[in-house]
Amino acid sequence: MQIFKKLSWFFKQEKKSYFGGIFALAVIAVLNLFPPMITGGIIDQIEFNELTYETVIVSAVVLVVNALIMFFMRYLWRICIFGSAFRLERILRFRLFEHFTKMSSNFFQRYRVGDLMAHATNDLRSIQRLAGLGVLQLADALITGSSVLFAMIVFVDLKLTLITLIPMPFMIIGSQVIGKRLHTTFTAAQQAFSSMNNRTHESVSGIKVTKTFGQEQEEIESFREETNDVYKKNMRTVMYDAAFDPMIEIIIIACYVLLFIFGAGMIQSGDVTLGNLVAMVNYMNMLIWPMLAFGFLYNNIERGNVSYERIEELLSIKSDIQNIDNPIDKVPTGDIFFDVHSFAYGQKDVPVLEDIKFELKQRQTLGIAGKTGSGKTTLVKLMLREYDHYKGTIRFGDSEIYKYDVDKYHKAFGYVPQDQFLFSATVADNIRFGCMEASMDEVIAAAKMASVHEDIEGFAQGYETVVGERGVSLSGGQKQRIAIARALLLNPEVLILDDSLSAVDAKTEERILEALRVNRENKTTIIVAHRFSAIKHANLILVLDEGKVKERGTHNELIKQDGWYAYINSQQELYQGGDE
Ligand SMILES: Nc1ncnc2c1ncn2[C@@H]1O[C@H](COP(=O)(O)OP(=O)(O)OP(=O)(O)O)[C@@H](O)[C@H]1O
Repeated sequence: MQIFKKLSWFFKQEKKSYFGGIFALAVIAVLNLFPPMITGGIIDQIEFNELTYETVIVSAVVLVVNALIMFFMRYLWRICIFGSAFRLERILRFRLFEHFTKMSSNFFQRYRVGDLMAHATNDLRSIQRLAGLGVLQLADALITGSSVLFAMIVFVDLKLTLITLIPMPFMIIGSQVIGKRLHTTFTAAQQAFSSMNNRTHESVSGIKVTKTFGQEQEEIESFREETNDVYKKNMRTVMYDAAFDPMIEIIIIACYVLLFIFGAGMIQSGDVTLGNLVAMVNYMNMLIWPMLAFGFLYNNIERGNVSYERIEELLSIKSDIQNIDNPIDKVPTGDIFFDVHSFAYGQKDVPVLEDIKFELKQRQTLGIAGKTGSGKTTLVKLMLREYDHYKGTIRFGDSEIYKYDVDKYHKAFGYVPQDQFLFSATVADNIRFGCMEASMDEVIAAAKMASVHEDIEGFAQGYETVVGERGVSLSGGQKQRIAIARALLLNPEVLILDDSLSAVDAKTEERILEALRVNRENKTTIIVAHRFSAIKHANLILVLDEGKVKERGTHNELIKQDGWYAYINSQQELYQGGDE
């Protein structure tokens, strides 16, 4: 029952709706008592030859009116109680989504997409069932149960009622025992479902890789294992689930046995009439639903509890990147000073960046080169404030970066990551993603700067062509350039291209770089590149190696140093020369 306490904030919010629903249930419970009472009365009148025509008519009218009122009340409680439950699901789903959007990279590394999807579907459904069906079962079990009990005692006989209900305490004990087991098995089943969901997501997203590597059979096998695991854990839940109904049925049968044995004796001794016994049988029938509801309620409470705990755990996680008290509420601008002594992703991990120090004046371009895994993207991520736990100082303009309001800080950047993502939307909307109010002229200007305008004009519906998973397939170079156009449209203080020109040919790259030089004269640019032609004109080039600066200087200075940069550059020039 703890879960009802945890959800009390919602019940308070929806008290009118729940009161309306429970009121309707109470009216139904009371009206339900009349038919057995009336039929019991008619049977006694038949037995004693007292039945009149008028009594039959009046009884029939009362029964019909009774049924009509119950019809409207049943309609009312459904709208009220189930309506509230759906509203709870909507509120929690929205909270979850809002929470996800605030989380930092660490969070998404810890929780996989399939897992998060499982929370947003299965868990929310269990909570919704609790707030709808669960409340109905609780209210019904209590209202109908107690009103039927009241009728048994008042309209029939106290002694017979008490004897008939002797098996009841066993139902409470049984429900508790099964409920506890259900909690454990349902938790395991939900976790297995999360894991399988994740597997499905990864398998479908990576289906092209699977096919090209001929790994379909292996994928099918490992998916079979996941589904078997979910199946086994669900079956364990069903095992306990399924025990509820038979347990309650056995108890109901035990009640009937006691009713008939003792009822027959009491008729013979004249303590109750035959009509009383028939009414009692009817009331017992009416008790079946509240008793079952009680069992279902336990079941729903356990499932809702597990799911609510899982959702609460997610919602309680705080983003690693938090605003300080009274953050600087402006978009930073000016020079960048970067002085990181060390940074490691995890507390126990070895540092991936060490002693990186440089200054980048406003309007300058920084080039970052280095072998793969040398820390280039990590450096960019620190600048973007994806991680705050580095040792050292990073300043932007007149302040350290952690002092800025997170949202305002991010507005200073246009970032094109290595693995750009295009949404299932039109090309135009993909480009204006960071600035939805941008005009079509601005979108086209950005596309021209990114040298992708002509490609887009060649698509069947031009800028209105839908791209992404459900749209046309674009080449790697086209995707990169659309992503660059998206960042350029923002005209950001700092543009970061993280190996974003790798899939475009040398001439297109040159055109894009030239457009950047002309259009971003007053702004700062950071280019991470494996192909040095992209950073040749930078004011400063850092060459990273295993997280440290190995070489630094302008292109010409680095060539003169005759180190790794000069060697790779000569290889690249040789390759490009041979290419032409
Ligand atoms: N989220 C992460 N958690 C833990 N380690 C990470 C994470 N991201 C990167 N690393 C590690 O940090 C090191 C630097 O990675 P980084 O992506 O910065 O290299 P890079 O120079 O950009 O490589 P590439 O040129 O291949 O993109 C690598 O050893 C990598 O395995």
